[in-house]
Parts: sequence; C-alpha cells; structure tokens
Amino acid sequence: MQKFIIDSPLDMHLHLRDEDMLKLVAPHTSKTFAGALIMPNLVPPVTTKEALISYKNRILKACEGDTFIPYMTLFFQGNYSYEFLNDIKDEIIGIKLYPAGITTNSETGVSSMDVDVLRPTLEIMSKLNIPLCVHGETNGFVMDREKEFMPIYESLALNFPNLKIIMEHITTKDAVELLNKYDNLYATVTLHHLLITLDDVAGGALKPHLFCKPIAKRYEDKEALLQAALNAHPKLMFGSDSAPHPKHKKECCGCAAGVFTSPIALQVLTELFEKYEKLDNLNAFISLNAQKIYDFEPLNKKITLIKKEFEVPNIYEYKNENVVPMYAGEKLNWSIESIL
Ligand SMILES: NC(=O)N[C@@H](CC(=O)O)C(=O)O
Ligand SMILES: [Zn+2]
Ligand SMILES: [Zn+2]
Repeated sequence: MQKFIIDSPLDMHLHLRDEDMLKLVAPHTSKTFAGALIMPNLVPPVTTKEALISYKNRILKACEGDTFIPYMTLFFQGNYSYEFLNDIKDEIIGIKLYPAGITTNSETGVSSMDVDVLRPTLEIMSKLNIPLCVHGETNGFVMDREKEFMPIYESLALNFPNLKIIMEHITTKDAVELLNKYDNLYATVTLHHLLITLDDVAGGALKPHLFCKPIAKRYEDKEALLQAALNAHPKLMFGSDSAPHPKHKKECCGCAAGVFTSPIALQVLTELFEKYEKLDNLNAFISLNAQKIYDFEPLNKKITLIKKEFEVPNIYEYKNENVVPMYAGEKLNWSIESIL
C-alpha cells in the first residue's frame, strides 16, 4: 500500500504546556489531529473554571487556522463541590487524578488513594457523568508501580460502577488484562510504549529522550500492549502522552520525564500497523474507539499518509523554547501528504 487515510485522528492524552512552549508544540497536534484530550498539569494546575477557559482560549489561539478541538480536563482535587462540578461539566471531558508527586507537576495531587477518602468527589462525578482519568502508579519500586496500582483500579471500578475510569498511559500486561475484567475501565496507550522497553531507555547508553513516567517495561508488557492496539481492543484508545520538555531539562543531571512524539505519531503508527498487516484497525484505535467511549459528536478531518521518507528534525524551536522529538534525525517510511 502506498497511501493510507486516517479519519479524524484523536490524541486522548496530550500535554500542551503554556506560553511559548504551547505555541511551539500545539500546531504539531492541531494540524494533523481532529482533537485531543488536554492534560491539566500546568504550574499551577488547572483547578478553576476561569483557569480552564482561559487555558482553552490560549490553546485555540496557538492552533489558529486548524480544525481542532481541545477537550479540556480539570486537575482532580478532593474538595470540588457538586455545584462547582455541575457548573463546569459541559466545559470538560474528564477530571485527571494524580497521586501526589508521582510525575511531572503532580505535587498537589491526592495524598491518599483510599476509596473512602475519594468517595464524596467520585460520587458527584458518577452522578454528573464526568469520566475519571488516572495516572495509575504507586510510589513503590519503579518497575512495579503500575502493577501495584491494579488493586486500586479494581476497587475504584467496583465502588463506583457508574464512573467511567480511564487508566492513562498503560505500560503493563497486567493493565491490559484488567481492561477485560470491569465494564467501566478503559485505557489509553502511548506510541512509545508500543515500541520500546526499558532496554531501549537504559540497556545501552542512557537515552534521556525516551525517559518517561511510567517507565517503559519488559518485552512481554510491550507485546501485550501492541497486540491490544493492533487488534483495536474496543476499550483502548490512542493517547500519545506527548510531553515536551526543553532540551536542557532532558539532557542534564535530573532528566525530566516525558517523550515528545506529536510530530511523528501518525507516521509511526501507520508504519507499525502496516508492518503487522493491521492497517484496517488503525482508524478504530486512533479515533473510533475514543469517539464511542467518550460519546463524541461526529468529526470530519481526513489525513492522507503517503509511503515517502520523512526525516525527523533534530530539534523544534520557537523563540527561547526548544524540544527534541522521539526519533530525532532518523528517517521514517511514511509522511503526511495532505489534510482535508
Ligand atoms: N509522562 C511523563 O513522563 N510526563 C508527563 C506527565 C505524565 O503524563 O505523567 C509530563 O507532563 O511531562
Ligand atoms: Zn501520567
Ligand atoms: Zn501524560
């Protein structure tokens, strides 16, 4: 096959940051994606209606000229009232919960994952039909953090059967298996976790641009994620978790966690699904599943990919900001031909 059309791609887990970094990275998503779920971990995090609407407007401005919907999220706090959530519910697609200190800009996240502590807010969310997106890691041993979080997902799923729970950026076989156990559990998976294991990050010379949370795991985990994605598991959505940090914060002592993949995501996914002869499932994985899970209005943006070499730039820059993409300087087999 020489050409492939992706219908209304959606990125259901995206970090756009703010100010010049927002202006630098947003167009890399808004040109080629129909919409994206925007993470709220700014400094300070997005916790008020005012902050949310003004952030949405800054995003729309950074994406000017593109047909693109930013689906906004609120940063979970245990003290949101029914009135507050009822008032903001039409502005948001979900609320993102971070255990405190577990990842970039999560210091003000929740300090307890006890269901009874979280119950008041989660009951309001169930009633108002607001999905819960979760960064599911404990603070245990780094390779076991997601696995150790599985009982927490189970107890959330059991205690709040009417709450849609999205396990964000899953990285383990255990999480894939849990998807099939509870009706109200869903998940996103990134591009990089379909491609790399811990070996690619730290098995040879350390690769800071592949360092992210949750850390890439074992071969069998990658394999389970890949099979679920290639077969367009109906409860799994594409969420790039494209998480830009400036080069000096990646290539240093104390490397920030996050992989920047927005400019290469569609090309690499096409190559991957083609390699396994699963291109027929790509539109479900990258768009239809999310539309069903989140109940979207119909979308219409067609991206034509062509089998033609694309050399990934070494760095993207705007004013004083810069960011190094995954596969910097390398050649990909597919390029974006046109956008309609
Ligand atoms: N994934 C990451 O490694 N980093 C994300 C935060 C997150 O999604 O956990 C970021 O905001 O930089
Ligand atoms: Zn996260
Ligand atoms: Zn993220």
